[in-house]
Amino acid sequence: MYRKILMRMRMRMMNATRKVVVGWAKEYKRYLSTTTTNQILLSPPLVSVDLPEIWGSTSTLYHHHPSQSPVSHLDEEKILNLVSLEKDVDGFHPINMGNLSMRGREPLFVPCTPKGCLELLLRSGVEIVGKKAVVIGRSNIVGLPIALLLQRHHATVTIVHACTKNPERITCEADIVVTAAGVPSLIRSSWLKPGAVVIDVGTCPVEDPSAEYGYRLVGDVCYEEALSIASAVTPVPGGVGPMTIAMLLCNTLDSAKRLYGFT
Ligand SMILES: NC(=O)C1=CN([C@@H]2O[C@H](COP(=O)(O)OP(=O)(O)OC[C@H]3O[C@@H](n4cnc5c(N)ncnc54)[C@H](OP(=O)(O)O)[C@@H]3O)[C@@H](O)[C@H]2O)C=CC1
Ligand SMILES: Nc1nc(=O)c2c([nH]1)NC[C@@H]1CN(c3ccc(C(=O)N[C@@H](CCC(=O)O)C(=O)O)cc3)C=[N+]21
Repeated sequence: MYRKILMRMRMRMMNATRKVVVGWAKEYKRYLSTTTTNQILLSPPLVSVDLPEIWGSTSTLYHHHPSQSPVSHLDEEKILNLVSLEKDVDGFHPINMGNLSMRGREPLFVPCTPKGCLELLLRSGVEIVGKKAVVIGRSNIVGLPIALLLQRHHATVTIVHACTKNPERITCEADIVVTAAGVPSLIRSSWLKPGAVVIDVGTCPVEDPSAEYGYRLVGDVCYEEALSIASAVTPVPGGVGPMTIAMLLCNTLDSAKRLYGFT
């Protein structure tokens, strides 16, 4: 019986993870190349389209509607509004974001990278309640939802962004630092309080002729420096990135379970 249910789930998940790729951002190819979903679920087909209108004709087929951000040449707001709320596995739909930000409301999906960061903190036994958290970056897909999530877990949250005066002084008071600025080596040891927990979301390609593809990925944090002062630091690569992919799978599974009544 259990095997039968698993088989049915798997068949449905194969449909569920078909992706409509709108545009071809360089980063997305990278994201897809690291998406284990495809390997686990027998390489579901990809459809590359340039017009959001396609959504109308395919929306009943797909149970997973990620729209790679940024959608450089298209109207991102229009696209996000077209994503069905129940299939918004990225959690970027304004209603899901709105529910994430409101007290007493529950979003259907929490954005994958922020959810992965929180999972890292919770599973590592990091106390969040009453702690000072600083989030560096305020983008819709990373900084803002991470700040909202940390606040939901009762941290006292400060958001630092490109216009913040003296960000170092603010960050060095934090028990938890989550950085998503996309600026290599922004966070030096002087930015950190001794014992702080540091989650590095930044993923920046820097030229490196000795690397296989001519570049390597680095985070926002000077890793070696941070290690000498922080109590925990996530590496790049091998930290938040793989957690994002795991959370995408998790949201997709939740979406399919909810749609087919497997609760
Ligand atoms: N590992 C993963 O799963 C993921 C990694 N990423 C990586 O995270 C990073 C951020 O991504 P994303 O949020 O999409 O990027 P955005 O460019 O949309 O946002 C960057 C944010 O950082 C702020 N910022 C930029 N420079 C500074 C600075 N010097 N000091 C303080 N704040 C600064 C910006 O401020 P302002 O708003 O004022 O401009 C902005 O809010 C990138 O490296 C990206 O590749 C992103 C998604 C997932
Ligand atoms: N709608 C939408 N959803 C996203 O989740 C989304 C997006 N748009 N736009 C771009 C960013 C970027 N992003 C990454 C996910 C995984 C890795 C990842 O797994 N990185 C590996 C590195 C892999 C390698 O070496 O190439 C690591 O950090 O270990 C990186 C980046 C998701 N994003």
